[in-house]
Amino acid sequence: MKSGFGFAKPLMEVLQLITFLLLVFFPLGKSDLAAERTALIALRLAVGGRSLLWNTTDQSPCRWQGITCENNRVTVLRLPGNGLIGQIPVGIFGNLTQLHTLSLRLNALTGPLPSDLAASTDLRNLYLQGNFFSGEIPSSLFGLKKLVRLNLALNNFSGGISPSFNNLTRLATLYLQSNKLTGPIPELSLTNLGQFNVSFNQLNGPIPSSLQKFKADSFLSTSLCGSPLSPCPNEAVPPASGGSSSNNSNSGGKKKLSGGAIAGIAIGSVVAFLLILLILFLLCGKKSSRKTNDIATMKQLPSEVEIPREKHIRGGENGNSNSSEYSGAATAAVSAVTTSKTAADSKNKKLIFFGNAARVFDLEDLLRASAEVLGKGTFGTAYKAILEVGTTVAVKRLKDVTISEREFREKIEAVGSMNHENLVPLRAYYYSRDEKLLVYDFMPNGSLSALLHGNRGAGRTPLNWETRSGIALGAARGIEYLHSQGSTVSHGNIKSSNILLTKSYDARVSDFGLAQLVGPTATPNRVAGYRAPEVIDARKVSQKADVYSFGVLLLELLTGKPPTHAILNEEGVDLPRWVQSVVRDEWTSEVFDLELLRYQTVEEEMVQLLQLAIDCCAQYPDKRPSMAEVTRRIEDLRQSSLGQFQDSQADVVDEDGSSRRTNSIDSGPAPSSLMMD
Ligand SMILES: Nc1ncnc2c1ncn2[C@@H]1O[C@H](COP(=O)(O)OP(=O)(O)OP(=O)(O)O)[C@@H](O)[C@H]1O
Repeated sequence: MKSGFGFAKPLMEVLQLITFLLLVFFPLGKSDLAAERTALIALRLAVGGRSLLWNTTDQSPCRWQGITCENNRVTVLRLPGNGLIGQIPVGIFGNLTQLHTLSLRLNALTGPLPSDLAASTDLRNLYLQGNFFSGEIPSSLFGLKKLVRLNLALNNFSGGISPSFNNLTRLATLYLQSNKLTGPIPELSLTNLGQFNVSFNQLNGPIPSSLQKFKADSFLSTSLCGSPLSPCPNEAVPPASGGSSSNNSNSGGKKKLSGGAIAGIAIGSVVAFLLILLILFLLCGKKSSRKTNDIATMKQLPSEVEIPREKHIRGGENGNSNSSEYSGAATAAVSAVTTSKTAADSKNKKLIFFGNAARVFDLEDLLRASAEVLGKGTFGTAYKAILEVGTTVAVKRLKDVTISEREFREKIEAVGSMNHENLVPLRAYYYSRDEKLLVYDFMPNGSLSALLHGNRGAGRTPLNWETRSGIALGAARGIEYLHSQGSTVSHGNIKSSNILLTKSYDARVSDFGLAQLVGPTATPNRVAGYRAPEVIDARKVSQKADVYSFGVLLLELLTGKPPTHAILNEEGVDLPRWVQSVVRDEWTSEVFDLELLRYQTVEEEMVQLLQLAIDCCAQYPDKRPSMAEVTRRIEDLRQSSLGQFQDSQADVVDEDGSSRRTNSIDSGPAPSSLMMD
């Protein structure tokens, strides 16, 4: 046993001695697998692990948790978040020579990496992030020529980044963020490198040209300079007086501004300010003249949706304290869409309510309500309207309704009769020649799309597994209900912006039944990423096409990525194809949204949901499950994750000192997969 690894504690020495004896005596004359078994037992002895419950009476380690074998050799060892503590002694990995995937991430492993890791020359995926490994990144690592994914983030590695990384010619992922690395980054000419991060280190100097293709996120909180960060001092405008030697790239750039440049900026700012004043002045003049027109129009047209611009100016004259939240632009838009009607058209027309919906307002109330544009969709524009009685509703103003009044009423009655807790209830509608309004319950937490993809920055509450799987289940139940209304009934436009959320984040499916009301110009499923491959005419959809779209939505929930996006520089790869390629390449764990990282204990369920999503996205419709089966599978996996979720919540609360693990892993692989790895 080498003595150079600084074991301080006597306990460690005892464990090492046992390890040594095991390794020396047991493997003699045994098969390779037996030697590997002994090495694994030595690993468990050395670094323990509260959840490493291997049944060692079973002679084949291939059946132990976290281990996969091929041709009777251990090829995958995955023990993420298993509570492994301490230093891995030399003598273990020297026996695991066939490993191609090693994941020990999110444990409490300390000390340097064991030098005999170099013996695992088949290693392709090495995930060690979220431990306390220290010392320099060992040179033995650079002999692992087959490495594709290397994640050493969130450790205590120190020293410089070696140019020997260039030996790892297949490297596609290199994550070194949140360590104690110092010095400059060498030029790395790794042609396959698509994921790279060195943020939160003490690195300085210019960013090598080969790495300038990565975004600034890859170099956060360092003293590096040059593209994509601010220019290095010697790249800046020649200084008017004395150069700066600051290695803070931001301040370096500023100090070098010449007097002329400063004068130019000052003059430019004054001119811009005057221009803005002029524009504001002109706009105000225009606005007040338009306001007069609006009031006149409204007097003539009592059924118009009132424009609350005046309320801004006069401070909520109808007593609606919320009116100030509405922007002039939004209200102007309301005005614009409602001034085309005639009084005669809307007179004597009423809001038609469905079922037992409380009739606490009528058309007049609705048209008087403060309104805010929520967004424009395929079928028209949606508004949030706050009625004087205090009720808030969502109003959809349909465009392109080409069918006859009778047909419209028949179809909308069918939509209104749909009644399920996971559908956004249609409360009422209004039909006139020029105006068709649908009144829905307002969903205060907006759409799943906004929740997943909007504002990912600071201050966002991470979306946990419980919430995501709950949304998946709610949405599945809503769609299953629609499908249960008849074999020809489908939604036709399942996507994350049509899954709306209640105050308690329960999912409600919206926009069902609208495709039959509008003309061909309003083609649903505009977002191609959700459209099943067999759907050529977006208006001719089927239940199995809904299942496909729902599969994409599940992938969106699991990956946090929008359905079509640029991945690894391949523009426009859609989500199912990307996930499938990741799975094929044996790095399944990387598909999961980083926010799900903290829920280690539900890894199994996450993989099950991923499998379900992949099944839903099968190319051939008859290979896809029915929505009833989809619902059942989500119910089952949520059932099994319920207890584990409570445990993991406790972990997160207790984490305190190690909270960096749950919050700041930039984009390293998420929980490992039991399915494909
Ligand atoms: N009942 C509602 N409560 C809260 N927000 C809503 C409601 N209905 C729609 N919205 C929001 O209004 C916006 C526009 O919705 P709309 O359904 O008109 O279009 P879309 O869903 O974006 O696209 P598409 O029409 O293709 O489905 C969306 O951001 C949606 O989240």
